[in-house]
Amino acid sequence: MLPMNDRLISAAKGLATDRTPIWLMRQAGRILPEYRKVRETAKDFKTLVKTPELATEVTIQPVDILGVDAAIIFSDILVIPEAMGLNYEMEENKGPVFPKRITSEADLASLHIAQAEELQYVLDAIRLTKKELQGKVPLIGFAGAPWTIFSYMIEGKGSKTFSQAKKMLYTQPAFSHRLLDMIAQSTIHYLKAQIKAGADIVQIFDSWAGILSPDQYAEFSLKYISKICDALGNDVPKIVFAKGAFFARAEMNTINCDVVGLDWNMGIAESRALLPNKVLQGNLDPCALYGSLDDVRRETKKMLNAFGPHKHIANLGHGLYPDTEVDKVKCYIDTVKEYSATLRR
Ligand SMILES: Cc1c2[nH]c(c1CCC(=O)O)Cc1[nH]c(c(CCC(=O)O)c1C)Cc1[nH]c(c(CCC(=O)O)c1C)Cc1[nH]c(c(C)c1CCC(=O)O)C2
Repeated sequence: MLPMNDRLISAAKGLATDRTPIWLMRQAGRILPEYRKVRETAKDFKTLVKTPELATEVTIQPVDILGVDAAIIFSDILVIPEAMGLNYEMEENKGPVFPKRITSEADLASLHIAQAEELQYVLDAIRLTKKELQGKVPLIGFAGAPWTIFSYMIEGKGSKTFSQAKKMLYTQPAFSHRLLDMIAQSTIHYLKAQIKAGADIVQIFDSWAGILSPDQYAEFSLKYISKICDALGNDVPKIVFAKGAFFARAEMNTINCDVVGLDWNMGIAESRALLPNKVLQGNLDPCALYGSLDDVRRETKKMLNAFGPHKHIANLGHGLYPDTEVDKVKCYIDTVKEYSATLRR
C-alpha cells in the first residue's frame, strides 16, 4: 500500500510528480529543540536509538515540524558493527569511538555476520513508526556502505583521512575483502529485514567514498554496494549516496539502484549526462543554509532550475549541520515545494 504522499516513491521510480519531493539527511537531530528535549530524557544517544518509542518520536518530528515528504528511521550506521560484535560509544561533542578496533586475524575471528534479530530494536522502531505515520509519508530505511563501516571498524573513530583503514586496503587486501564481505552480508540481512518491517525505500550511505582512488573505490566499495543492491531485489526503490565519489558516477549506472545521491561538488548537468537512467538526489551545500532567507531562496531556485522538474529528489549534499537555524531549513523546504510546482506549468 502506497503512502498518501507518495511523491518520494513515485519520483524514485522515475515517474512524474506534481512537484519535487524533499527530505533532508540528518533531518532528525540537534537542529530541532523538540529533538534536544527527547534526547535529554534519554540517557544518551544509544538509549535513544535502542528505545523504539523514543526513536519513533524523533523520526516523526521533522515530518510534523518541517513538512518533509518522508521520514527516515532514527538510528545510526554504526549499529551494524555493534551487532557483528564490535561495540561503539557515541561521545558527547566528539562522535563515535570504538573502545576496541579491528587490527588482527584474532580480531576478525571475534566478529560474526549479524542476523536481523540482533537489530530487533530497529525493526521494532520501524514497525511502530509505520503505525504512527498512518500512511502520511513514506519511511526511509538505511545502512552504511561496507567501505564506510569498515573505515570506522579499522580506524576505531572518526577521522579526516581514515589512513589506518586505507593502509589496510594496501597492505592486507585479502583481509580487507573478508571483513568487507562480512559487513555486506550483515547489511543484506539487515536491509531485507527493514523492508519486511515496513521501510518503503532504502538509502545506502557511503560517507567516506571520496577518500579512495577510482580503482580502489571500484574494488573495495562499489563491488559490495552492487552486491547489496542485487540481493535486495526490486520491491522497494534503492538510493545510493557516495559522498565525494564524483569519479564513480559513470560506474553508478551499472548498479541496480534507482536513485544516485549527489553532493554539492558534483555538477548537476554533468551528473545528468553521466547518469541518464538514474533519478538524482541532492545537492544543496548544507552551508548555503547559513545565508539569509533571500540567499536560501535564490540558491534553492538555482538548484531546481539545474535539475529540472523530473527525476529529482531534493535534499542537501550531505547532512544538516546542528547549528542551522530552523527557519532557514523551512525556507529551503517551502521554496522547493512552491517553486518546483511552478516549473511544471
Ligand atoms: C557517518 C555516519 C554516521 N551516522 C550516519 C552516517 C552517514 C551519514 C553521514 O555521512 O553523515 C547516519 C545517520 N546518523 C543518524 C541518522 C538518523 C536519521 C537522519 O538522517 O535524520 C542517520 C541516517 C543520527 C545521528 N547520528 C549522530 C547524531 C548526533 C548525536 C546526538 O544527538 O548527540 C544523530 C542525530 C552521531 C553520529 N553518527 C555518526 C557520526 C560521525 C556522528 C557524530 C557526528 C555528529 O554528532 O553529528 C556516524
